Amino acid sequence: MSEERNIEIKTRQLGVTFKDNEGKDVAALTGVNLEIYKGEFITLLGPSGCGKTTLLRCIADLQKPSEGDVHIQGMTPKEVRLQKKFGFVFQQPVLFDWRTVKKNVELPMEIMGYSKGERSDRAMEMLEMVGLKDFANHYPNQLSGGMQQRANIARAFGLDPDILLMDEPFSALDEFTKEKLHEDLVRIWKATNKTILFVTHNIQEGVFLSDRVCVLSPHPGRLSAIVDIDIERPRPVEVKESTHFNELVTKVRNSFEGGSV
Ligand SMILES: Nc1ncnc2c1ncn2[C@@H]1O[C@H](COP(=O)(O)OP(=O)(O)OP(=O)(O)O)[C@@H](O)[C@H]1O
Repeated sequence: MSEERNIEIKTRQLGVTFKDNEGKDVAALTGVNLEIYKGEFITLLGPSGCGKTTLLRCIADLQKPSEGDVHIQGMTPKEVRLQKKFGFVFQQPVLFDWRTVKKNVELPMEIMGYSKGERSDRAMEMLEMVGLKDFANHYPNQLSGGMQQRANIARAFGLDPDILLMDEPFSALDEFTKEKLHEDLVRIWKATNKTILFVTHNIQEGVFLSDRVCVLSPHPGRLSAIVDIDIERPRPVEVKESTHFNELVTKVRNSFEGGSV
């Protein structure tokens, strides 16, 4: 399957070492070789401290690798970042309280010098996509947590990035809201053809959303398996009750023990 597909992101022998409080080296990530395809929905999954965020940060040019390198569309992460090809969604929506939802979505476009009309049209288009059109003139504190995260997603899509980096975006939300957002995210991903790199420690979430799940194991953080999620799309929520879904969940869970790619 992989041969004919375009590789968008490639890490080679990627490693990151931090210093602990006593000045000793701590390997957060070691020897990560990963190829991510264009238009793929890929999840980094693993227990706390296995290096998921560190790997995401290396790709996003927010963390310099100690070893190895990252190539994205044949460029360095820095070049890609400067070309605004990344969109970010973090666990906590970073919305400014004093700006309306629409003005929050417009912000990156404002910084990039889009004209007033252009950014207004684009913001409304993005808000419609995430189901928040009627809340454009509300302020963030008038929205639920799920709606705030929708606004965050709308903002991340504003500059039409090629790659969306999502670090535990739904982990603070209740199960019902999360389920709805999963559905919407997959719909938006399909409609926009972005590459999504999604971080979570929730196995079901990773299996439900992804084309492939990358399992990271801790101490030191390493890629211990890549599991293909061969469940056809669209995936109704009931798929979570199927035998195959649960087999994949078990397969991912068992991958934490060891094995190498
Ligand atoms: N700036 C830093 N300085 C020192 N150690 C760090 C730093 N950032 C991360 N680490 C360590 O690197 C390891 C990997 O951290 P990372 O945040 O990437 O893990 P994670 O899998 O994303 O965890 P979580 O699910 O808890 O967010 C951890 O042991 C962490 O303590």
